[in-house]
Amino acid sequence: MTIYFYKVWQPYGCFSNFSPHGIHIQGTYWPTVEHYYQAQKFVGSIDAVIIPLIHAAATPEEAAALGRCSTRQLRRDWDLVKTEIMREAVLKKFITHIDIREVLLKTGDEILVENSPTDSFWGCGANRAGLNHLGKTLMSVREEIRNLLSLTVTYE
Ligand SMILES: Nc1c(N[C@@H]2O[C@H](COP(=O)(O)O)[C@@H](O)[C@H]2O)[nH]c(=O)[nH]c1=O
Repeated sequence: MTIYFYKVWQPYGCFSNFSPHGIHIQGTYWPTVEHYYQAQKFVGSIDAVIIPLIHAAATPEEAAALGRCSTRQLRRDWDLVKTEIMREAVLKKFITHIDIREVLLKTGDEILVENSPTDSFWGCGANRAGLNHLGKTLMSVREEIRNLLSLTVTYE
């Protein structure tokens, strides 16, 4: 059965990038995956001054609003790198936090879908036919963690 998730307070809310699970990446702590993802949009761009503001945002909603500001210039390679950046952050999140890693692993081989009515790239969009890249990322991370855990057991 397909598992739909979206808002943090709904079922499987820990799969949302807005969930309060911090990550350390390259020596910096980010309060949520969303903070990290939004900040990466500006690495190397003339608007990189916004990165510390996104980092310090009080909520992921605020971080997203800063990152979505249409008058700022995104890094030129953003469309090429964004899915890999997201994957790195989501993998880090589920490696760091054991409780939600268990929730992810317990979904087995179910299809995971970000049920965003407004986003047909990361989510499935209003018609549920969108690309669902966040769901695909989570399924790929689930597989990678499963493989990592089976290696650990084998060599223990
Ligand atoms: N969960 C969730 C959202 N979805 C998230 O928004 C991000 C995409 O942002 P952008 O690339 O700037 O359009 C990505 O992390 C996606 O999972 N958006 C929201 O406004 N509220 C929410 O609760």
